[in-house]
Amino acid sequence: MNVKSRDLGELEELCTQIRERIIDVVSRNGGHFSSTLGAVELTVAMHKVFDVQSDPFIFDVSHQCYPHKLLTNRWEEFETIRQFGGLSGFTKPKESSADYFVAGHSSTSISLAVGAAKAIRINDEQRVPVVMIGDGSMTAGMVYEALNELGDIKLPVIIILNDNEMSIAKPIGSISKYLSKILAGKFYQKLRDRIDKSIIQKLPEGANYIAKKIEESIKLITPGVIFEEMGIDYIGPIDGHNLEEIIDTLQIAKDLKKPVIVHAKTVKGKGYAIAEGQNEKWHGVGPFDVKTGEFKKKAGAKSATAVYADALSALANEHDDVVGVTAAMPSGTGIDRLMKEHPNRFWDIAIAEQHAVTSMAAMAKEGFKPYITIYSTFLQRAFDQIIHDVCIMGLPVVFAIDRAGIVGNDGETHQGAFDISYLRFLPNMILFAPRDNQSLHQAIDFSYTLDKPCAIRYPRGAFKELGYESTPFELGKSQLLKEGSSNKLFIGYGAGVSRACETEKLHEEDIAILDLRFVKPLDGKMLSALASKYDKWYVFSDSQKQGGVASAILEYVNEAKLCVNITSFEYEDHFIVHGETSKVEESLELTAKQLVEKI
Ligand SMILES: Cc1ncc(C[n+]2csc(CCOP(=O)(O)OP(=O)(O)O)c2C)c(N)n1
Ligand SMILES: CC(=O)[C@@H](O)[C@H](O)COP(=O)(O)O
Ligand SMILES: [Mg+2]
Repeated sequence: MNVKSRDLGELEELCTQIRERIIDVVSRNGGHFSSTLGAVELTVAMHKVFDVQSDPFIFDVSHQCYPHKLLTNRWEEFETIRQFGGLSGFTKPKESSADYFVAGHSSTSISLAVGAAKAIRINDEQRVPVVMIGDGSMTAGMVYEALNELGDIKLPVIIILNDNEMSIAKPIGSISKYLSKILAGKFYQKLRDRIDKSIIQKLPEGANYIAKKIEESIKLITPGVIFEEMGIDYIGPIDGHNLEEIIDTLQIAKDLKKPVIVHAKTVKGKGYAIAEGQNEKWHGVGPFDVKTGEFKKKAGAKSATAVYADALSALANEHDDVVGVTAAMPSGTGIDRLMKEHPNRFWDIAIAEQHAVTSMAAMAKEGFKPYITIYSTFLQRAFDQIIHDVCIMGLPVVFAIDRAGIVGNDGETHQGAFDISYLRFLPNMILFAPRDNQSLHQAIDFSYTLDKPCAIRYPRGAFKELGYESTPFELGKSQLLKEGSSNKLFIGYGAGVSRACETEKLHEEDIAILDLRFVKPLDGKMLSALASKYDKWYVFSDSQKQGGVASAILEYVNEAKLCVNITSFEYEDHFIVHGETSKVEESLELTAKQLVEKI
């Protein structure tokens, strides 16, 4: 779509059409809704001022990239967004050359821009990286690592700070307070009004920049100080829904040929009144009725997240030393409930997984029992902190790993595939998993008794109830759910147990089923005993095959010199695409019916 040749009126009309398209499609497919609606004018202005064919367009997290997709030859295909086989909900270079990088995890954008800017300088090109980053994403450490270098090397990079005063939930911490509180000051507002009216209107060229220079004399009360002190020019705040103002400002910023932050104030959900403002439930949505705003999906079985929150709440009520954090996912992890019940012991610490782990390590050292509740995919970011600050110290921290396994429509950046592989080889770490709601409660109770680090994983959505009574957890002990008359043994781990049970039901033979429970330490005694009865073992777990559950069993079988044949039904060595979970699992040949055929 040619944005560059359109005039302001046409571009404003285009913004309306983009919003209509997003509202229509997301109301049917679901998706990241309010972030993307709030970024329409900013995105159109980016496309007007910069050249998407050559300038790296870098979207942080990229959940706000829908307008960009619509502007880059994906208007019709947008119909398929987040569906299996359709467009990704995030930027993806394999999908379009207009998408500079894969994104999904936050706060990587400025580092990407710094790298791109260095390459551009070495190659002596005129291209300019342009970043869009939200206020929530400005809370992660990576951003400041990147700004630190950028302010020093001063290469041209334009950073659009899309400030809607929201992360997924309420933004946490001093940075967000800093960005918004100072602006609210009456003196500042008055001064800005005066600058806007009396100066900007009279000075046609570079007006905003000149206004900004005047603002330097009142630097101490503008939110630009922090960036300016880091060596990065700051322009703003501007109205992130006023297309003319954004285009003018971006043009000025671009002409400066320096690193510049353009601070734009936007409204999350802009253009769909029901979602507008600080309204967390419209961040990521399922299908909804456009007229009423009512969500179409009726509440189903209780999610594992909700069961975890029940269990942790009971534990925290009983024990005063139980504390915990979420890293900017309070409702997604169920920690919002704990934050209400125990505001002095549970915190949202913003998008800061590394800080979450290290700060909780210190709390463990101080005698508390921390529960760090983070999605499998986001915990990847704190890998070194898990090793360096928790495992080497052998501290009794509990990692509650939500969204383990396939997460569905978010796709490859968000799949919870790797946690077993990246935690299993760490000395001191204990790994176990519940298979259903009852065992999740028991797992949480058991975790409290451990004096070492441990990690518990559970899936997105609800467990399937299996009809087997769960026995309390004991360190390194599995639970044999049934014996079988064939030579086969199904070994399940976590939600993999229900897949094993479903497969067994469909299979014509009577097959033994073991709930492994602990992938570390393994129940060697049980495995050795079962090897004498069953010699064909099948492993079911929603995890990466490399370094995963079957891999752990193989290591034991080899050491114990057991004579069994092992087949793993874990994920193969590739990244897993997006789409409805059942369709993705079918594509991986992991449905019970497909597994019976394979066996
Ligand atoms: C490392 C990491 N942690 C957590 C998340 C989950 N997450 C996705 S978007 C988001 C909020 C981002 O807020 P902001 O940047 O202000 O964007 P907005 O949605 O407000 O436009 C969070 C916490 C993530 N994507 N990456
Ligand atoms: C963009 C992002 O990282 C989050 O919004 C994520 O999509 C949330 O996932 P859940 O819907 O599983 O909470
Ligand atoms: Mg925000």
